[in-house]
Amino acid sequence: MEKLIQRIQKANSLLCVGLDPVGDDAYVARRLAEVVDQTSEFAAAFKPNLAFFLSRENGVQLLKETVQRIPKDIPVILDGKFGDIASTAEHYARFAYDVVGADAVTVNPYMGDDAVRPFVREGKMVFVLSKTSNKSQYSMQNMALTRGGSLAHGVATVACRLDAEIGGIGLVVGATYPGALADVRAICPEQWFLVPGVGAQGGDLAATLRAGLRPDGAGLLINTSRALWQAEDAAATARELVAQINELRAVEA
Ligand SMILES: O=c1ccn([C@@H]2O[C@H](COP(=O)(O)O)[C@@H](O)[C@H]2O)c(=O)[nH]1
Repeated sequence: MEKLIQRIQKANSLLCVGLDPVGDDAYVARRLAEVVDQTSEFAAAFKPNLAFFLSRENGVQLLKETVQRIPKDIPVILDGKFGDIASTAEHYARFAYDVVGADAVTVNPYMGDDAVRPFVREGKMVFVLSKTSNKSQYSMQNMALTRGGSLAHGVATVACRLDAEIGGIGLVVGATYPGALADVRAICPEQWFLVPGVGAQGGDLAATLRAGLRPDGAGLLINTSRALWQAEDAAATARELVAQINELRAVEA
């Protein structure tokens, strides 16, 4: 969390650069290096998505090399959406932190808090999926709880309770449902949200910031992946996004 806050202040950015590499091996190696080098100046964090690396023959090695290329003061969130019983989750945590060198992970909390706790370590952060950006999340995450609210709300309640107990817990909340983002912010007023869905998924940046920014103008990491991977000029696209975000932050403050 400290590393994240320092980086956000230094870069004056809430942009999380997503790394979802596609293409043949030679292209991917070259493009990953380009995107990392060109966007580092603007990045509050990087988010490599594990699936895009594991689908390649040399995926783990490529992921490690990519993480090593990222400047050390920029947090790396490994988007693995891990979720298993504690004894297994412990191995995922070792992979993410000790093998890959990530600073944070995403975790699917469906199996309960023992799926989350093994990822909590000094200096590391865990982003728990609460309200995801995809359309069909509705069928699960909008389920009504007997005590009131939806499953997504229940997860948010548990996540911020866990954060109060052990620290280092943030939430994943998509940019595609700003109303739902506002609801989760009402439940978790202080926590950090990792927010995917701006760019290729069409999330509305202004509505997202309005719904999710904390009064201090922070608390959100706005992720975009394909929009940067496919950009002709990744640096210009990242610079422009940061400028837009900061303009809206100034309005909301
Ligand atoms: O709710 C979620 C959780 C994770 N993701 C991931 O974020 C990126 C989004 O990529 P774009 O190209 O910017 O759409 C990708 O890695 C997803 O797996 C998400 O989209 N929604």
